[in-house]
Amino acid sequence: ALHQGPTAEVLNKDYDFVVVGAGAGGGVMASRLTEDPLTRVLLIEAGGSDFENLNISVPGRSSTLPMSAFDWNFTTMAQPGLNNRPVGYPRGFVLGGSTALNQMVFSRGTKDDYDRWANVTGDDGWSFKNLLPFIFAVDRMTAPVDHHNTTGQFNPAIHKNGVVPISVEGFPLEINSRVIDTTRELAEQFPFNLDYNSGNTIGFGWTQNTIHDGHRVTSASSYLAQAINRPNLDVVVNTRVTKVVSVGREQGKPVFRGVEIAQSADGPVHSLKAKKEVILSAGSLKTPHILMLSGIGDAAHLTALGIKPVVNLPAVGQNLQDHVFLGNSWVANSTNTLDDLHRNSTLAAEALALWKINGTGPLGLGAASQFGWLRVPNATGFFRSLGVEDPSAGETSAHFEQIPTNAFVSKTVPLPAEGHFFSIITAVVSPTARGNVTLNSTNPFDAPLINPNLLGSPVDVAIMREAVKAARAFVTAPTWSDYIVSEFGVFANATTDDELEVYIRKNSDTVDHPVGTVAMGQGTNAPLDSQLRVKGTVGLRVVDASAFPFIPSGHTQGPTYILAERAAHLVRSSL
Ligand SMILES: Cc1cc2nc3c(=O)[nH]c(=O)nc-3n(C[C@H](O)[C@H](O)[C@H](O)COP(=O)(O)OP(=O)(O)OC[C@H]3O[C@@H](n4cnc5c(N)ncnc54)[C@H](O)[C@@H]3O)c2cc1C
Repeated sequence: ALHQGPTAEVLNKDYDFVVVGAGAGGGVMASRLTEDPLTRVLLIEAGGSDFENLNISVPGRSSTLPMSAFDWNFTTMAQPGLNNRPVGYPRGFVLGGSTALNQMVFSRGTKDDYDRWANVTGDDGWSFKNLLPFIFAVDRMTAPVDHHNTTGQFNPAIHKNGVVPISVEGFPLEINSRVIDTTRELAEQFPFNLDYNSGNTIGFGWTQNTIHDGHRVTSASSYLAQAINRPNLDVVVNTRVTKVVSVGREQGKPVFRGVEIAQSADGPVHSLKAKKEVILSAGSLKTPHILMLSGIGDAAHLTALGIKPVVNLPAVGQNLQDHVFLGNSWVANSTNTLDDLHRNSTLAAEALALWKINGTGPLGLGAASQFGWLRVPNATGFFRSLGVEDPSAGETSAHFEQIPTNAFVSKTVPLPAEGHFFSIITAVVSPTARGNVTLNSTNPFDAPLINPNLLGSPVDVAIMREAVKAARAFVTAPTWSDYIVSEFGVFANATTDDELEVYIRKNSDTVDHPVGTVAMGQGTNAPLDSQLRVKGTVGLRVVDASAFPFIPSGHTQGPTYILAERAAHLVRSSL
């Protein structure tokens, strides 16, 4: 049942598992663990339960969500790689977590991404081949809302009957055929890829989105919805876990089967226990925050803040990895772009009215209809010349991503008052920079210090430069000759490598994919073992994007769902 706060019923019940956070990881755990009617689960979510709010459900309104009541409203520290600019760092604060806030792109990650996880953890269960049952358990391909013929837009053979309905975009855009033409006209540089969810992302193809019948799909509307009425699941919202607490010792280790919860900094604090495990799924920023507040982290850092270290795990909060975002725009010879939808309230109201009838029209669209994933040419030599080994996981993993969009896109320059635009978002997806999350204070209601270290390495700037050059090459295909008018704004003046670096540092931002802050692996650099248990503790596991040892070269909600599917299997097998 759903509880709007910590009711007497919840405080007095016995639970086998307490799951902290109802995002991608927590939604899967609560749902899969309660499939066994004898397993009692409490899921605690800091945000509210309004996951069917119009701004969440309408894919085309996703830009209203960052810095809204559904967002934790974090800001990063000044980013040296971005000329010391801090950037907004949205994270979902509602049932569904960041799956309720994200841009809905669904990508699984590549064979090499997962095989690298298997390698660094020494656990073959994380290899792509062995994860396949869990990969297939996540998504289910459904018809796009306009029911167009999708032949040639994905490979039906590699999508099974998973929990999360996905679809290709259901509203045709003028640029779509030109993008596909480009894969023929410049096939060598921009090959067509029928289905980037095959384990090999390289090439251009049609995006698959967590959109069903024109509505956003979240972990709340998929995994949780199928479990919420089970008598063995309670979900408490508007309630934060402020720390995990040790309730005794086993095998010489502290047993973290307790949590403290509160609804405000000065409100009452309640304690709860799990009979079997506490599972942290609070996401890459809050999971390390909770651990450190609980005395689990770098002993010196904790002591400096007056927190008594219980388990010295110096890597908690370290290894933060993220993808870097840059919007590059051209003036388009068209009046049929999506720009006016963001300028003209009458058009927006008409589009909303259309969406409300049956989810169709431009507001049923996610971020992009097509995209591509590419490797830097001659990667080995390119990276050696920069003094590093190729940072990608292997040949199936890209160094950068390109997202063609038929509108103006920038996180630093506002939408111009007039004009029509074509953009290619370029993103560094195999970054070398590493950041961290540290404590700002001992108050659990204060945000931690967040440093994703975006473009914190010259290698990542070099990858972004290659991505921008490739974007320029993309529009030289003959199909664009009557469509592209000119490069827009400062982009047009960035031609030499030095000018490009200035342009990149001034305009880059985050793709909102922080991961890796409580990574699994071997040795002292990894706080989790390969079964996602916090080392040096009993009864405490982490199941969210914090656990990734390396960031996948695709978007991160798919890999979080996949990781959680295997985690649920590991937990159930251990009972
Ligand atoms: C703006 C944006 C766009 C994105 N675009 C995409 C995209 O297009 N495709 C893609 O694949 N990925 C995208 N992502 C990333 C993706 O959504 C995340 O990687 C994924 O949701 C991570 O899952 P998680 O379980 O680790 O954390 P989350 O989904 O963030 O869930 C964590 C949950 O824990 C709760 N919580 C935190 N602290 C506490 C506490 N102390 N007590 C109780 N509850 C707590 C939070 O409120 C939240 O509900 C985007 C993310 C954002 C923010």
